Amino acid sequence: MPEQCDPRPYDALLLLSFGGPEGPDDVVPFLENVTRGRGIPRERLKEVGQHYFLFGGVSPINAQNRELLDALRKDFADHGLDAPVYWGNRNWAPYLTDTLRTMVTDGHRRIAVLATSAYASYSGCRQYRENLADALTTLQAEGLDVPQVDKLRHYFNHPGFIRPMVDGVLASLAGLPEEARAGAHLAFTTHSIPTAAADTSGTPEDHTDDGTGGAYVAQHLDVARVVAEAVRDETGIDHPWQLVYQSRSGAPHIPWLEPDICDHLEELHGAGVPAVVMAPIGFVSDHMEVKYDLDTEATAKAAELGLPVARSATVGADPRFAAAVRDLLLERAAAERGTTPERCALGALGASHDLCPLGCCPARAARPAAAGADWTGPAAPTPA
Ligand SMILES: CC1=C(CCC(=O)O)c2cc3nc(cc4[nH]c(cc5[nH]c(cc1n2)c(C)c5CCC(=O)O)c(CCC(=O)O)c4C)C(CCC(=O)O)=C3C
Ligand SMILES: [Fe+2]
Repeated sequence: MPEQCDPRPYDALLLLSFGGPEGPDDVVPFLENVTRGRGIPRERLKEVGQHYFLFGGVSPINAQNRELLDALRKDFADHGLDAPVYWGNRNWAPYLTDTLRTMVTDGHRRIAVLATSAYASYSGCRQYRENLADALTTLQAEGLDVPQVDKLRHYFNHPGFIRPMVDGVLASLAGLPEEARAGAHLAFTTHSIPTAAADTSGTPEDHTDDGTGGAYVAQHLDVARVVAEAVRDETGIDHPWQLVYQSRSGAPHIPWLEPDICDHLEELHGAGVPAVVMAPIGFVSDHMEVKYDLDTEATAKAAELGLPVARSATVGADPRFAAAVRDLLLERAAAERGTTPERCALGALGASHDLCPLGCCPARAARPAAAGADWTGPAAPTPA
């Protein structure tokens, strides 16, 4: 087997995602799963439930993950990479614990995990690690031989994640009215999170204490800049850009990252900007946060203002993203075998760490989290 296609020590890949409802009856129990113990106001939950009901109670996220699974399996098969790909979710079927149980009974002992979340933050990283810890603990209690699970590094700056987004922005620009195109602004969007969570995102060295947003904001700013520069190189036009936020939740008195995309559109319109491309760089697929918060709410806001907007595509099941996942798996496998792999990363930040160090993206209330330096539960990583 050629060196670049050797997945050892890994024997399988787990695609770990958020999950979403697949019909009207799923919506409320899904929202209960997502928000258990999180202090989300009832009003907000009712409102978000309506977003799902507007789409027949079906989140697009599961179909998108099935497509990504197909793309990964095809990419692995085409490249002679012998590692089966499984799929499990945090908040809806197929549930992570059930998938991991299947993986164990299928004989897998060393599992690489790809989360459908590209950036550092409690919500995008440690929360997934906490769910892995819970699942491993459950399987151990069932008397199963618990596998070692390793989470693949953050891929926000991997070219296979960035290049499809550059193409998406170029396509959106091309679709704007011609007279508005040259003056269009790029609004890069991501999920708002509490400023306190943003400031403590990433490793302790990344943390900030002044609301500037830690690794979460720094990583998004770096991606936004790389995408904007690539678009400029392609079009010859230096479109002004800004990182803005969407999908704010939580209680109103708790500060979250701002400005919101809708306020931003209003401000740009007031300043005479002729058009805006909304580029959801914070997300891996066109799931509900994209379909509702951008395609429905922000697009209606823009129509009300008379501001032409276009929303650019997320990576979804793009074959370049599937190839990036293969690259991340092989890179980590090589590192685990003790060699020094080449690590693809665009921008100024470099490749992210393999193993989350102590104090990375802390939770408000500490809970066990697997696949990191602080995991001491079943099948904890052997210290290097
Ligand atoms: C950073 C981040 C990502 C990106 C990283 C990643 O992808 O993981 C993300 C993704 C997603 N968020 C999603 C859905 C929801 N998120 C919620 C609530 C929250 N998200 C938060 C953050 C994030 N969320 C936070 C800080 C909360 C507050 C509650 C808490 O502290 O946990 C709520 C509760 C209702 C509400 O308040 O909005 C829902 C329904 C879906 C599925 C969409 C679909 O169904 O297609 C996806 C992919
Ligand atoms: Fe969310």
